[in-house]
Amino acid sequence: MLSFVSNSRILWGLWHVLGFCASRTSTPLLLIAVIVLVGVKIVSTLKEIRKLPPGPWGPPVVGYLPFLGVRHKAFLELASHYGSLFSARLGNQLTVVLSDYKLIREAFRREEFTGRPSTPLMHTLDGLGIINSDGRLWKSQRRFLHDKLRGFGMTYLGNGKNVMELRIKREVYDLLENIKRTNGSPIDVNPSLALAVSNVICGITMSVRFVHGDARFERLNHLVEEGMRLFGEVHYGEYVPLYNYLPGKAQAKEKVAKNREEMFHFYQTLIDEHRQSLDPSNPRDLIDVYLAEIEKAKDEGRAQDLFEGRDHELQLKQILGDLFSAGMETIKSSLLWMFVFMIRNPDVKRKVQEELDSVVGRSRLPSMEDMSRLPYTETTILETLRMSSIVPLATTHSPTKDVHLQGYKIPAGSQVVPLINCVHMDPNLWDDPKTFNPSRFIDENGKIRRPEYFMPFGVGRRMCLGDVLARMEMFMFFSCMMHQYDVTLNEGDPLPSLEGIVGATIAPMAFRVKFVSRSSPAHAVPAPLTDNVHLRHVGAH
Ligand code: HEM
Repeated sequence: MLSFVSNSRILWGLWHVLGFCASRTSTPLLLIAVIVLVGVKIVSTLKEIRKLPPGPWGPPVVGYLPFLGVRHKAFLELASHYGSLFSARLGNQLTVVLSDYKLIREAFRREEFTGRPSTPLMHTLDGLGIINSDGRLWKSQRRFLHDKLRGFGMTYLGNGKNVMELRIKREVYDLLENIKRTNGSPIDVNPSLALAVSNVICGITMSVRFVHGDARFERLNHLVEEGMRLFGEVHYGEYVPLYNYLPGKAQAKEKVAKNREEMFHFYQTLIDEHRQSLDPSNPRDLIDVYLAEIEKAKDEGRAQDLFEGRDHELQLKQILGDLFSAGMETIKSSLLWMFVFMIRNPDVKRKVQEELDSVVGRSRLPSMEDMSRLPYTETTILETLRMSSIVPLATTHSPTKDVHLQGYKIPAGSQVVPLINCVHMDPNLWDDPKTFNPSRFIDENGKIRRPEYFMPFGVGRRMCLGDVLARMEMFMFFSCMMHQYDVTLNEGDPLPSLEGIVGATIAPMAFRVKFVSRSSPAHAVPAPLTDNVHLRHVGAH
């Protein structure tokens, strides 16, 4: 069988013959040579295509891109047609979609699948940070962050988890206070959740805590949201680079870069402030940890090697941006979905509240220690993650070299995505998957079971770095809100839709609900915590 390389050699040889003939013979011979050349090229291309997973065809240049629509839904449909491993050319990128959970696990535990694709947006981000980096930088940063974030309490073990619980509790109590002020009138809870959840991640990373109506918080949020919208606008350019030259697209790309600059300016101010009061032996947050690491590398004469020779502060700023965007939107969307499902499934809501009342009682709020004794509450969160699959395609992986899966070739540089929404709604894996049923996660002994085909945080080497924090936050926010309030629909309003909005995550469409107090005045929400967690209020001045 001819390889691609040997085919190229034949083409090269033919080209020379062609030149020779053209100079000596007549036009028909030239024509024959051209036809042979084209024929060889077509055969070699078809041979290469036959090695790829099956999939739909599309016209040259754009491929299947114009027929795609909403990606995770379109992929679901294509998977039902082409099977659990298919490929589609989208513009100049080959996309490979995996929808069998065993296959996803098999692929993503392999080192070769830890790469990121090379696209125009990736170039804007310059391969920095944690989400978009790969190779040695990613490996060292992942290890570093894993270790340091555990130190800040992103762990179920030891004293660390108490520090994290305290941090989360502070935001939960503040949120409950904010909701109390609504006096049970219908609200869009999205902005209050955004503030509370942002404060958790910004506290860990930068010791920053925003207050309500904070202009800098609103600006930061605006930049993230606009970034997502603009990303949607220039998305086609990721596949068809010429698209970026259409009217308006170049400006949108420029705006993405400008917004990033503005966010980086915000982070730079905080980094400069931190540097002035840095005590390397007593880091207050992630900025301190990074600054201490940079200082240490300088002292040891290995500053040039640190972060694989990349600009130290740029890397730190991208890390702050990555953790803010990964740690905020995901938790907020998941909590919003929980309320959507509670409104749509009042029986489940009642059971959660009964469990909370019988295990926690009415005289105090739930805490992390209660988690293991609240299986129904916990599995309601799991069932929400299953049904909403808020990150249905995870983050795009890209093989660092040609690999083979199920006998098919997955070329280096192609885009590989797991179809998590397909796994989570597979009727061969889940009984009646469209029904919201938390009990499916409870075994016959009343213990929680997480089947290996439940993968909201992805799997393998690039699995979510914040899953422990996410589970703590979701449990604390959800259990405390359900304990204190009955979430109900305003009379006459339609049920919140199950149709999600596709952005950074799949978020529910905006909805308004009432949070009606369940507590008697004697069991009012405790006053906000005074704790020893170092935090600085931003924007209130
Ligand atoms: C309900 C909440 C969350 C969900 C459902 C979620 C889901 C995911 C998924 C599916 C991935 C991609 C995995 C892959 O590509 O194979 C991911 C990556 C990531 N997540 Fe989360 N996540 C959540 C919360 C968080 C939080 C709170 C943080 C912040 C600490 C975080 C930080 C990250 C990071 C840094 C990555 C990239 C890891 C890497 O590239 O090596 N996530 N997450």
